[in-house]
Amino acid sequence: MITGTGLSFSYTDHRVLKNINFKAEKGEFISILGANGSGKTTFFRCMQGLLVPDAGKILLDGENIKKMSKKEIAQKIAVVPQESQNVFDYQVLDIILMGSNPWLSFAESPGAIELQEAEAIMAELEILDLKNKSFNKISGGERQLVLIARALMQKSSYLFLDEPNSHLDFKNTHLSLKIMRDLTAKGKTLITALHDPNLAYQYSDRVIILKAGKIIASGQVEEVMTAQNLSRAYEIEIVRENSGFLLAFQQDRLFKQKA
Ligand SMILES: Nc1ncnc2c1ncn2[C@@H]1O[C@H](COP(=O)(O)OP(=O)(O)OP(=O)(O)O)[C@@H](O)[C@H]1O
Repeated sequence: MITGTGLSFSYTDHRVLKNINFKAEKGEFISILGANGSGKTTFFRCMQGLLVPDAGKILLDGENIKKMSKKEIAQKIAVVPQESQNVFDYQVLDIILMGSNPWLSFAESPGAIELQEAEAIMAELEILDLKNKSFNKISGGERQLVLIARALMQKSSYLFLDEPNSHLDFKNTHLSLKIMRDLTAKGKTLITALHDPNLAYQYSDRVIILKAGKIIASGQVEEVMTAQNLSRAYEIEIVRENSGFLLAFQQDRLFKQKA
């Protein structure tokens, strides 16, 4: 279990997270929703031990994250960041193999077993053809799939994915979220920031809605994902149709087209 209790965080004088309480149990799929700038990435960085909150405590499997080494954290938490460009021109395969680093001793390199695992993950994500390409010379969506592959390679119990589908097409969005969903059945805990409420609705067990650094709703998908909560979070009228959530003006347009 990973918990954050009473978390607050400020960038200099800008208070971004305000008294956040969070808990994720083994095998849960939790989505964090919120408007741009509401604090999702900052919250993720705190939970991964990359930013130190001004107040509050984070426990990772009962241990205070502040007292854990980077390697210990990386054995438990894998991250798919929002954006990634590498200064060095690594091959895709090398990037994916980096996921095994937390499990290797100093100066040890990934071997045949890791190579086999990396290839199996690439096959599952249908990116085997990218294996020998330069990470900096593939598309944004392909890069995102490679980072998902690296996170899977890390074999951690917790996966934090910050808008993992922001560059992905329709098929790859669902392919990767289905793989994530299947991982929860194997006991992994998934925490994603998503911009599409309909994806959160479809794939998550629980949803947390952030607004200006505060949790305004948290709980099971059905109870939290209401048109009212989403309208409040995004400050625009959202309606629920049979097919999912829509902006109210979209509903007008669809209606006119049908008439
Ligand atoms: N390094 C930084 N220094 C100062 N302020 C920052 C920094 N990073 C983010 N912020 C500010 O903190 C607030 C929260 O940003 P954050 O990236 O956590 O939001 P978010 O919900 O992930 O947004 P988005 O959906 O646009 O990715 C924003 O007002 C942002 O401008």
